[in-house]
Amino acid sequence: MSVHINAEKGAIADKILLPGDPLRAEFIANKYLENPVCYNKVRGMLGFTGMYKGERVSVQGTGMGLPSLSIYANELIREYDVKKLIRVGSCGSMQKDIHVRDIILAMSSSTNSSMNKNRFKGMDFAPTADFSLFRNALDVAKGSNLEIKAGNVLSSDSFYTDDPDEWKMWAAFNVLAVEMETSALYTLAAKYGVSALSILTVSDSLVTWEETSSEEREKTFTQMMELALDVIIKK
Ligand SMILES: O=P(O)(O)O[C@H]1O[C@H](CO)[C@@H](O)[C@H]1O
Ligand SMILES: O=c1cc[nH]c(=O)[nH]1
Repeated sequence: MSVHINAEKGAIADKILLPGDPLRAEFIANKYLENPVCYNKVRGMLGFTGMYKGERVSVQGTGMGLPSLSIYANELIREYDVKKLIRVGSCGSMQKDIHVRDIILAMSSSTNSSMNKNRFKGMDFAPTADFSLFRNALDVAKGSNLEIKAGNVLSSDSFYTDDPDEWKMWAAFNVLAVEMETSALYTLAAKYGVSALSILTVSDSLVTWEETSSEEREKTFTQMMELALDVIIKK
């Protein structure tokens, strides 16, 4: 048991999918896992373990933002020996050629968060995807004829910003999209020597203002979910 996850040791697989939304975790478990067992309900942050194509896989909600993701990633890695973590998140596109429902692999993450500024005493660390997971994602996507984008994403501390044009500064440097967790996930994976990748579906566009509903963000990003499941079990 850890402070935020009341699962027994061994109840969580060493491969895990991490949506921010705990109801997306429940949806993934019920739709894709055989015999899913709910191992966590603390704070409503649902976690499940089951079988996917013969492999034991877990899926755990992380909540929103770097601090919340960091709590779950720390406990999953340090207390439950999780080795492969794939975030399955939503994001807002910053580029006109990246559309709602496109899938993005986050190769790296920029951030406006102070977490790594504090950790690295004001110096810059470059949070980066695990190469094997990234390569496996490219292979699986190619095998399924799934078109994906890849590049730098912004992990923001704020969903609502005071300056409505702030994103344009990042967009001008070819940052593809904004979300709120990847920088922390990649940093903790590097620290603990485990593998992490963020796969994101574009839920809305900062360019066109097109957007999806909360229910669509919970239940309809199935291409991303299937890609992540096939990547996490790939040898
Ligand atoms: O859909 P999830 O995985 O929660 O990801 C995105 O959605 C939330 C904001 O609506 C933030 O957590 C952001 O990173
Ligand atoms: O953090 C996020 C997630 C989805 N869409 C956004 O605009 N921001």
